[in-house]
Amino acid sequence: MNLPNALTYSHTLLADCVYAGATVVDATVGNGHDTVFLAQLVGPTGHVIGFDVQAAALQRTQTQLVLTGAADRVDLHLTGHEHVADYLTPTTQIAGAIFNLGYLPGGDKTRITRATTTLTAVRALLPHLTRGGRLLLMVYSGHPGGAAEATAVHQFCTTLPQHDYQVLQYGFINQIHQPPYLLAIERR
Ligand SMILES: C[S@@+](CC[C@H](N)C(=O)[O-])C[C@H]1O[C@@H](n2cnc3c(N)ncnc32)[C@H](O)[C@@H]1O
Repeated sequence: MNLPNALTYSHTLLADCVYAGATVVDATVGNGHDTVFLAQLVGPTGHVIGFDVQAAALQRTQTQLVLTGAADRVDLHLTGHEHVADYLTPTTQIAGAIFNLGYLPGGDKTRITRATTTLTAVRALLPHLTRGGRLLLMVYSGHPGGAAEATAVHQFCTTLPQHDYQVLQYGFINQIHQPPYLLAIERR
């Protein structure tokens, strides 16, 4: 069997830590692939909180959620993930969160995620992770603006205290294009 690519591996890592009834965050809903996957993991008693700045993305995702019978446990917000703290209470426990950085495939390539807002959201979410909970970042560096964001996110992750978090980097390193790679932050 071939090694899984970073996106496939992100779902494996989420499936390991997200349990039925959990609360999770999809910070970049896009076309909804991660949202639908998370909604299936948390089941009918769980809660998925999703963010995107593009209404068309949320509409497409809502359609997928209805088709898969999982819309009841998902709240989609048309706002930036940098506002995630407004949607959590001090006691909210999050088992998993995913950021799929970059631009919406098939959409407006100028509506990209950016280091400042991405890191605002990551900082807001980390204290809410359960022990063993994971915050995953799919990092793309090949598009304009991508390298700067990748550098900032990587730098931030290297400064996280080892006592509280462990951080994994996963991705192929011998491909001719710049494939996305995964940064996985786990609360200890
Ligand atoms: C790579 S796509 C996400 C793909 C998605 N996970 C999927 O399964 O299709 C990145 C998304 O981030 C969104 N985005 C950009 N800036 C954002 C922000 N500040 N907050 C939330 N979403 C943002 C874009 O609109 C785009 O839909």
